[in-house]
Amino acid sequence: MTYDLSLLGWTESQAAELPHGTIPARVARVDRGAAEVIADDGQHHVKYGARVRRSSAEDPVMLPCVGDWAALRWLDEGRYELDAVLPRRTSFVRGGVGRTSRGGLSADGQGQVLAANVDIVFVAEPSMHATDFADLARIERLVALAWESGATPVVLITKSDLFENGLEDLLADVRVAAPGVDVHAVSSQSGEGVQLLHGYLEGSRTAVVLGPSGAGKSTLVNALAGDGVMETQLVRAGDGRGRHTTVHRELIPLPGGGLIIDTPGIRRVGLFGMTDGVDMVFADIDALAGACRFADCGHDGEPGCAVLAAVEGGELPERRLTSWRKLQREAAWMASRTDARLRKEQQNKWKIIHKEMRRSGRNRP
Ligand SMILES: Nc1nc2c(ncn2[C@@H]2O[C@H](COP(=O)(O)OP(=O)(O)OP(=O)(O)O)[C@@H](O)[C@H]2O)c(=O)[nH]1
Ligand SMILES: [Zn+2]
Repeated sequence: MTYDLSLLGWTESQAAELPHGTIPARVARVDRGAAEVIADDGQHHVKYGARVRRSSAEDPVMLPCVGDWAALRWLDEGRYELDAVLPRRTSFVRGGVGRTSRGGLSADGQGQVLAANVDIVFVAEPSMHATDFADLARIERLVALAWESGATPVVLITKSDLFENGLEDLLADVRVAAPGVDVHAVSSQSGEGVQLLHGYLEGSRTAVVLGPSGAGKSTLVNALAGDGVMETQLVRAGDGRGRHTTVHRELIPLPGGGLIIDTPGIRRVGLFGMTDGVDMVFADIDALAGACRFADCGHDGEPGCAVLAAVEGGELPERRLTSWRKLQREAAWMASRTDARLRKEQQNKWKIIHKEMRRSGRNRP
């Protein structure tokens, strides 16, 4: 079976990044020490070569992840190995996750890439959730995360069929919460807005869908993916019938073109190094802050604060300032954790150096 790599998002401009003697393949799924990849000659299960093992032992961020473009090298023993990960255009990094584990960071505190080369982040927020309406603060947080990854966010107010009146008002509020971001109402049930999403994936772009449990993410992905015809889309030649593979892919080609990455990890992304993203989501507050009397104004009662003035004047919803404060605190907290880790690493390095100095001192004749 042969595949047309351009349908997986490959562009010839990336060819220059391939090490000599390797072929490109996209990572559809990873398992410990090995990956499922799709190359133009088919799907392969490949182990990591020495170069990848070495660099990822130093920094887990270098581990292959779903969405990566990899360079495959053919070995004499008759199989490919994953020789290198090509530079990523965008990446979702989590700080070793686990809001559950050790208060936000994993034991080693190092980052892990959850998905790479994502172009579009659909932020799904239900128009109605149980008895509640869309949660603007959650949208802000996920939009910040999307910007931080390098991808372009698009906000989807899902289950729009549940909303009878006032959907336009809700969308207007959401547009204020996500300045510069496209906002659409969609319903997998009625089909409203679903076709429109294909437009974002033109040119074989890659998307993820983020959002709370129950937002309708899986239903939407299914609506976009149709009924399993995607496999045939990639077939360029061969017998055309193809064999069905049982491997569950986390990189899903859509029949209308484009791809969706859907993994358990990407559904639980946390905040990690999010300061730039927060600034972009709160571009309005950032702009107002330029007029505050003090350059480091915390917009917390300082004299001459333009942000508080805008809240009082009704130009800036107070909720937005509260949301900004919360995300600032979280981002600062994450940053301080990262700093603490760096300090600890430095200390450990010095400990080793001192130990070696002592040892060499002792061995001196
Ligand atoms: N009314 C309505 N219900 C929907 C729509 N889309 C999904 N649902 C329902 O909402 C529920 C949750 O949908 P899922 O697609 O499983 O939500 P999810 O975001 O994938 O949830 P997790 O898998 O928990 O992350 C299901 O009962 C769906 O049938 C919609 O457009 N309109
Ligand atoms: Zn201020």
